[in-house]
Amino acid sequence: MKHVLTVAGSDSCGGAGIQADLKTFSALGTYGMSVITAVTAQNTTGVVMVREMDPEMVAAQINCIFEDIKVHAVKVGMVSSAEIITTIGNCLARHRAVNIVIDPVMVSKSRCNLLRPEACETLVKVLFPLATVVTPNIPEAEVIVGGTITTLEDMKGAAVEIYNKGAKNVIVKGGHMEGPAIDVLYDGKQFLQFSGERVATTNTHGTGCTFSSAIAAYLARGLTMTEAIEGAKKYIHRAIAHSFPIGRGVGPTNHFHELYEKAGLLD
Ligand SMILES: Nc1ncnc2c1ncn2[C@@H]1O[C@H](COP(=O)(O)OP(=O)(O)O)[C@@H](O)[C@H]1O
Ligand SMILES: Cc1ncc(COP(=O)(O)OP(=O)(O)O)c(N)n1
Repeated sequence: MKHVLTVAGSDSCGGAGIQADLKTFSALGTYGMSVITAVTAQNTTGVVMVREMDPEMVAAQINCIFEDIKVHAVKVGMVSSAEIITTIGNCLARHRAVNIVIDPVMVSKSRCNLLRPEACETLVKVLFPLATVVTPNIPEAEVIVGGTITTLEDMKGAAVEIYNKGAKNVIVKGGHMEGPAIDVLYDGKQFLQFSGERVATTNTHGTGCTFSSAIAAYLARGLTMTEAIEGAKKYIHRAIAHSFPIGRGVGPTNHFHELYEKAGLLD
C-alpha cells in the first residue's frame, strides 16, 4: 500500500479540497492522509466563509505524519496565506518529501478567493522549487505569468515560464478553454499534450483537485510522470462523464465511478 498526503482546505460539500483528494486517493488504490490548511463553508452554489488554520497547527499536522509514516507522494492544494505557505515549504523540505504535486489553487469556480492575492508571489517562490509537478488551470497560469492565454501556443509559453520559476514539470490544464479538453505538459525538454473529449456538463466542481490528486496517487504507485498524467486524465474524464447534480449549482464529479459501475449503480 502506498501512502499519499494532501495538504489542502476542507470543502464542506465534499466535491473539492481535502474531501475530493481523499476520495481520489482511495479510488486509485492508495492510502490517503490529510493536513487541513483552512476550513471553507461552501456548497454547489459558492463559498460563504473561510477560516484559516494557525500555521503552527499546519506544521504540527505535517510533522506528525512524516515522523511516523512513510509518505510516497504529497498533493498541495488550497494554501490560503503566505504564512501557511512558508510553513508548508519548511516542513516539506525538512522531511525531504518526494513526488510533490502543487495545485496552485487561487479562486474557486464560484469566484471566491481561496488564496490571499498578496500570497501568490510566496506560493511561486517557496513551493514551485519543491514541486515535482505544478498543475495550474488557465486563469491561474495567467496570474502566475502575467498575461492572457487563449491558444495552445499561449499554454506552451506559460508552461515554459512556470518551469523557469523552479518546477521540474508543469502541466497547464485546458479545462477553461473551448473544444476538446487539452492539457499541456512541459518537462524542461519537450511538450506533451493530453487530450480528452469535452464532457457537456456543468457538474465540474473539484475537477482540478481531483486531477492533481490522481497524479499524486499514480506517482506514489511508481508510475512515470507521463503515465501518471495519462492515468489521471482517464480518471478525471470518467469522473466528469459520470458526475451528478446534488444541489442548486455546480455538482461534483463521481470519484467512485468504477466501483459504482461494478455495483451496477451507473446509468
Ligand atoms: N468538461 C470537461 N470535459 C472533459 N475534461 C474536462 C472538462 N473540464 C475539465 N476537464 C479536465 O479536467 C482537468 C482539470 O482541469 P480544470 O477544470 O481546468 O481545472 P480546475 O478545476 O483547476 O479549473 C483537466 O484535465 C481538464 O482538461
Ligand atoms: C477547499 C477547496 N479547495 C479547492 C477548491 C477549488 O477546487 P478546483 O478543483 O480547483 O475547482 P472548483 O471547485 O473551483 O471547481 C475549492 N472549491 N475548495
